[in-house]
This record gives sequence, structure tokens and C-alpha cells, in this order.
Amino acid sequence: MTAAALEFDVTLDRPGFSLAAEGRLEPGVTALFGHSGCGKTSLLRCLAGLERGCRGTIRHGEQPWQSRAVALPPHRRAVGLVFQDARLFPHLSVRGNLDYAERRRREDGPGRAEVIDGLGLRKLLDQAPSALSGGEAQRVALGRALLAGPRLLLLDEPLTGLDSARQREIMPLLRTIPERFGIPVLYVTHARHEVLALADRIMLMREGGVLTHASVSSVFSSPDYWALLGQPEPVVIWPGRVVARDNDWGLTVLATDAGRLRISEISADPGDPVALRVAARDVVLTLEPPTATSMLNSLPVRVESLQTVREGVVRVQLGVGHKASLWTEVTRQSVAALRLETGRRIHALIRPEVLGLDH
Ligand SMILES: Nc1ncnc2c1ncn2[C@@H]1O[C@H](COP(=O)(O)OP(=O)(O)OP(=O)(O)O)[C@@H](O)[C@H]1O
Repeated sequence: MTAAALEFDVTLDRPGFSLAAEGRLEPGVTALFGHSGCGKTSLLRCLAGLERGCRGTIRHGEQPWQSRAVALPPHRRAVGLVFQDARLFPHLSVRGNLDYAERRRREDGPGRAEVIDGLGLRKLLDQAPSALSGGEAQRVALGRALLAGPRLLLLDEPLTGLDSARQREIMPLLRTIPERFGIPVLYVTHARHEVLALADRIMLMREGGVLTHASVSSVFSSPDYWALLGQPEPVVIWPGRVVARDNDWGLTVLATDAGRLRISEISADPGDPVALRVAARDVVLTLEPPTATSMLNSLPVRVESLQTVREGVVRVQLGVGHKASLWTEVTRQSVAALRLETGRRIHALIRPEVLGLDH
């Protein structure tokens, strides 16, 4: 399949609501996140060609899907859509639902066996949709969308309504889709943990517009967006990579912009990418690097800024090396005891949490 980006600049006007959204979706998972009613589903419907009132331009690679002169109908856009409810054809078996999608395929796409085995559908082929659990039905819906050979996959809260065990079952499958099939995936969700576990980038919407569109790590690490993300405390996301396993101690060593970190062993191999979340509460400040502590990671840091956020509580921004930063919150008493001021060099003990791995 050709991996091409989707570019759009669209508007949609409804009584009491206006959408004006612009962006470029590269292959990979982009989470579409924002408060209820900000226009996420409306944008998805515009891209899929389902909103008659949608104006503007949409282009997939070199192919215009919408312009002044062109308005490709939904079935010519090769868009795969999966909603919160699986919407399978009830009168067809799982096999029948998949056959239908394959017959509609216009161009090349993933192989039938690859989709069936990749999503664990083989045992379900002869079942009726009414006999499937919610998680199974969503897997079939994904399989059906992929077999139609989509150039863009639009997922509208596909995990909502599933219990956490079923979510854990489907998340790793969703994560592999862009890499395996090389298509952009736009993923609407209200769940922060899904964004952190699945997405490469996040498109943050507010009141019908795109507020920012950038890597998950840069958006989550920026205080500007914590309120909209519903982020309860300061946090940074550090992209990293596994560099080694320390089998003697059952540890995994990671390389990050903040330097090498050690964490409890995870099921990842050297070279694998990982994302680390470090929240304010996982950071402890100390004047000297400790000689022995159960916190595995001690980093030299520099105080970048201090801000009183609540009575007696001071938020401290720390620089780590040249590229990484970190937040913590301390009492006024600790500010005095550690003599914290901008530019001061101290040490931070941190306990990073690894994101997006099922272990
Ligand atoms: N079919 C419709 N007719 C008229 N107004 C609509 C229709 N669908 C949605 N709206 C309105 O358009 C606005 C955007 O709705 P949309 O469903 O795109 O938001 P959303 O961000 O997907 O919300 P949610 O997170 O609750 O699903 C809202 O004000 C909504 O009430």
C-alpha cells in the first residue's frame, strides 16, 4: 500500500457550532482529543465525506478528495471507519462481513490471512455478530475496515464501552496497525491513557478548531495544555529506547534525552522505543546524590523556575541536560531547606512510569 499523508483545511457551519480545522495526518496514530462537543466526530465525518455542508480542501497524497471542483463520495475515499459500536451487518456471519469488505476493495490492501490472524478472528469466522462479545465485535469491525484497503482509518472511540480486559486485548492490535499497514489513523478518544499508550501525535481541539497538533510527548509536557488534557498534576513524557537488559538485577536500561535510566525489567528488547511518563509526585529533590536509595535514578538538574501554585506549595521546573525538563512540587519549607532558586544545581531522584507496554 502507498503510505501517503492526508492534508485538510475544512469548515462546517451548523446552528450554534462552527468547525474550522486544518491539519496534515502522516502515517501513524494521531489522537483527536478535546472536550465533548468540540467537533471531533464532525471533523471525522467531514474527512470521510459524510457531511454535506463541509467546505474546503482535503487531499490524500496527490489525489484531491475535496476541492472547489471535486467532492469524492465516501465510498471513493477509501476511508475505514470504526465507531464505538461495531455496526456489523447482523444478517451476515463474521466471514460474510469480511467478504463484503474485501469485495468493496478498490486498490491493494492488507492480505486476508494477515488481518484474520493479526486480529485473532479465525475462530470467530462462522459466528453471527449477535454471538460476539463487545471486544470480539470491535476486532471484527477493525478487520472489516482494514480489508476494504483503506488509505485512512478513522476510529471514533472504538474502545469505549469495553471493559478494561477487552481494552487491553485490542490496544496492542491497534498499536501495530500503522506500522503494518502504513496508513494514517485518526483516533478519537476521551481517555488520556489511550492517547499515551497508542498515539504518536495528538491533535487537540477546542470549540471547533485545532489548538495544537504535535507529538504526544511535547503536548503532554507543556503546561499550556494540562487543563484541556484533564492532566491533574505537572507531567513530562520522555521518548526513549531500550539499550540493554540487566539480567543480574532484573532491570531494563533506557536511553532518553535526560540520560540513561534504569527501571524494573519490561518485556521489550534493545532498540525498542518506549515512552516514559514522569509526574511531579515521582520526583524527589536532594542536595547531594544519595549513596544508597531504592529510587533507581538520580539525575543532576538545574532549577529553571519556581512558582507558588497553592498556599505553601511551590511548583519547580527543572532542566535535565540540554534537552529534557522535569516538574515537581515542594513545600515552601523545602524551598528554604534546599535553598531553591533559579539556576541552582541539585539532584532529582525519579521513578519513571513506562507507557504503552502490557507487562
Ligand atoms: N447531526 C447533527 N445536527 C446538528 N448538530 C449536531 C449534529 N451532530 C453534532 N452536532 C453538534 O455539533 C457540535 C459538535 O459535535 P461533535 O459530535 O462533532 O462533537 P464531539 O467533539 O465529537 O463530541 P463528543 O466527544 O461528545 O462525541 C456539538 O455542538 C453538537 O451538538
